[in-house]
Amino acid sequence: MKYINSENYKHEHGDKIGVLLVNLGTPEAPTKAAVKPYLKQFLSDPRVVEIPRVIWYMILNGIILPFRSKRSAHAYQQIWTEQGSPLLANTASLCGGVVKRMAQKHPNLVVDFAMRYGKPDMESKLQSLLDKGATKLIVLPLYPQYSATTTGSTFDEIARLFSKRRWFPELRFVNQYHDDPNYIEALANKVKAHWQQHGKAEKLVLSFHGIPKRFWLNGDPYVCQCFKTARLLAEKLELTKDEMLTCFQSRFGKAEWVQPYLEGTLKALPGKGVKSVQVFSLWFSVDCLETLEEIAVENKEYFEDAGGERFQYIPCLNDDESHVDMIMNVIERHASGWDLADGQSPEAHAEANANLRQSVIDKEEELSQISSVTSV
Ligand SMILES: C=CC1=C(C)c2cc3[nH]c(cc4nc(cc5[nH]c(cc1n2)c(C)c5CCC(=O)O)C(CCC(=O)O)=C4C)c(C)c3C=C
Ligand SMILES: [Fe+2]
Ligand SMILES: [Fe+2]
Repeated sequence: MKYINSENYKHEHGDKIGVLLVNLGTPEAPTKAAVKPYLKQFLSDPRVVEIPRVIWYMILNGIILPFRSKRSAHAYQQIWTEQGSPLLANTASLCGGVVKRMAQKHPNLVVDFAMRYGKPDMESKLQSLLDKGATKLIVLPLYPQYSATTTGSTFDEIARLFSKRRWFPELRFVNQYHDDPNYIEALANKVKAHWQQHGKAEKLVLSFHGIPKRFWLNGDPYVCQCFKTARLLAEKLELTKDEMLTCFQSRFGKAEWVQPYLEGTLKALPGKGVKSVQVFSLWFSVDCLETLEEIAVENKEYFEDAGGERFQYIPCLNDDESHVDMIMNVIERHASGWDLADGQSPEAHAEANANLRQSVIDKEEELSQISSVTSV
């Protein structure tokens, strides 16, 4: 069979709005055996690595996976929690906040989350939203800045999943929210709350996940959107140019990535007389390996080893109320023109249709009686 059919298909269907929050994904355990398939799926994505497939698969399987899986597993062990991977636990908690608030405000919306790589996967969560009666779908990748490597890849997967189905829901896809005033406000609140507790450092270092420089030069808007987010935040916080820096982290492989690198910057700052920094990881919705281990452990060490005296990490927005508010607002905006308040369950819809059918039958009988009377 070519297409996935709708099982127990009924013409009467619900008209719920499904919302799928999509995040990157993470391994199921902090072990080499669990990290390897995760890295394999992630790094096999042609949106993430653009090297010709045959050459890349030889490098990936022969060199990267055996070595990187071990190294990454060790890094994951440093940050693993009782709830599992921080990325998964924090995403679940953020989604829980949205679900709770949506249930009170817009009962016609059904919200869930999925991961682009690993579990819970997008296919099963899409099916689950359809089973709940969603005929419209908002996909919200949890990346404020668009990149082909992240947002683009999420779209590819949605398109692949839809291409397998006979009937797919009406789609709205959130491309980015890097300059959304509510996002900037939430970021500013986070920094201000940190300052209230700890005071200011000499520099606020805004850190973004990097991408290969070639992707930027080939038209990926990610870097421009990062700089715009940084500028809007600096304006909101009334920071001067001397008080902040924008850097890119998490370089992977030998090619040049977008600069300045966070690592090099933190190693150089103490030599230039800067002894205290606050590093804010504003590129991602929730804390994960790349913030909790790479910034808060690894990069802290680089700074202190180079003579830095005070290193503070400002966490991601995670499940902060202002983050939930912001996500709710993005969803409401993208649901514009759709019925947010008054959707029917599949059962109510079926009953309404049955009533309608009965009234049509009644009408037909009435008409046939009239016509038999008039024809007499
Ligand atoms: C070529 C490789 C990579 C590109 C391009 C890339 C872009 C990119 N990644 C994120 C967000 C995250 N990446 C995370 C982990 C991670 N990223 C890469 C490689 C590339 N990322 C690897 C190999 C890994 C795995 C960990 C490691 O071995 O270092 C994570 C954290 C996942 C977790 O489980 O916590 C996030 C989040 C963005 C936003 C991005 C482009 C803009
Ligand atoms: Fe990393
Ligand atoms: Fe990454």
